[in-house]
Amino acid sequence: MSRISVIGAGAWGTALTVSLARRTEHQLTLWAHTADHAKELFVSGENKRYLPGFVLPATVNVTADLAAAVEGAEIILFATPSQSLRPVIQQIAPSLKKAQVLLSAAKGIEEKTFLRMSQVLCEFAPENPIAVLGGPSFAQEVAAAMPTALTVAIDNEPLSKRLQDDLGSASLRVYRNDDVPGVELGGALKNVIALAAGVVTGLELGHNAAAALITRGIAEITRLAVACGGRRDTMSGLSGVGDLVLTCTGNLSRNRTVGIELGRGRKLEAILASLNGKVAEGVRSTTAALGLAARYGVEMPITEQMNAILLDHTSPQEAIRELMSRPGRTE
Ligand SMILES: NC(=O)C1=CN([C@@H]2O[C@H](COP(=O)(O)OP(=O)(O)OC[C@H]3O[C@@H](n4cnc5c(N)ncnc54)[C@H](OP(=O)(O)O)[C@@H]3O)[C@@H](O)[C@H]2O)C=CC1
Ligand SMILES: O=C(CO)COP(=O)(O)O
Repeated sequence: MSRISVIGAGAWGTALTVSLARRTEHQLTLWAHTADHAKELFVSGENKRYLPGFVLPATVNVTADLAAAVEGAEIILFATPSQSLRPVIQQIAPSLKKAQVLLSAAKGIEEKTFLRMSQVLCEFAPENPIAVLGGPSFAQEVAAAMPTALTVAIDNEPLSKRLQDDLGSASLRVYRNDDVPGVELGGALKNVIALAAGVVTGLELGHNAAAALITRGIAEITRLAVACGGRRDTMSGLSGVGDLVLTCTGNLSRNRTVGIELGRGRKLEAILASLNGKVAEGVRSTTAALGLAARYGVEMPITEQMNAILLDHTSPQEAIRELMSRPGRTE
């Protein structure tokens, strides 16, 4: 049995809570960003805004009080959008106990600092164990108990085994890894490539183009992850190729959806407005990924073109022409 607090009641935090509740021995708390949302979750027993159609078990303690949510928790699972993690951990940090395990399930890179989420957590809680969760996992399918495999990464074997055991269930198989930067960057950077895969689909460029994009996408993700201390083999695992393929091809992906609409010629602002508060992490992680790439001297042509499209510096058609006319090179 573990006392687990999930911080963030978007689709992912809610799905993970529903999944964890299948292990009836856990004591679970779900923190929602606003009091209104916490009340709505409590009264209806369902997350109508972000994950409709699934029952949030009555045994889950729902709150909008951050201090109360983390008090006594053995594992604090962060499922807020990446750009919101800093104010949240900043608020929690003074009351943290050193033994509390911090587990980040967010997939993004912080704007301006170019930090990974585990690095943001470490800035405020340097003495706490910090783990990350990755792998191909649409919230709706996890909530529906459809078979899913995830990767938990932490450089501490006993804790890694504990997290593997605590998170797993009959429908959720959890693998262990000690490559924190690799797992994190796989999750964050695939969102950028998923935007680009959406653009290819929106432009109706065909299956060859999509396959080329995914393959060259993993090549550039791997270059940056390795430069940042990640391992090449992690990038061929669940949190690398696995999540990339899911997000570049799956209709449930918000990032891919945004890309499709950009490819069809819609403006970013209008597309984001129609997401109704749902996050497409790639939109804000693309520039950060490029900043990180510049810091390490890594070439990321797809990310570069995606950034130019997002900033409206180029059209989707022109970006594809740029990628196709790059100087010849070996694979
Ligand atoms: N959805 C998925 O399938 C998966 C998502 N992830 C990752 O999980 C993270 C969360 O995404 P997801 O659950 O999908 O989010 P959603 O798009 O479902 O919802 C966004 C959430 O962010 C909250 N929010 C908005 N502003 C703030 C803020 N300033 N502080 C704290 N919370 C805020 C919203 O709360 P409110 O409306 O009350 O303001 C809402 O709960 C992302 O990094 C995503 O990449 C990872 C794997 C799968
Ligand atoms: O990370 C995800 C699946 O693993 C969810 O992807 P989107 O954020 O693009 O919906």
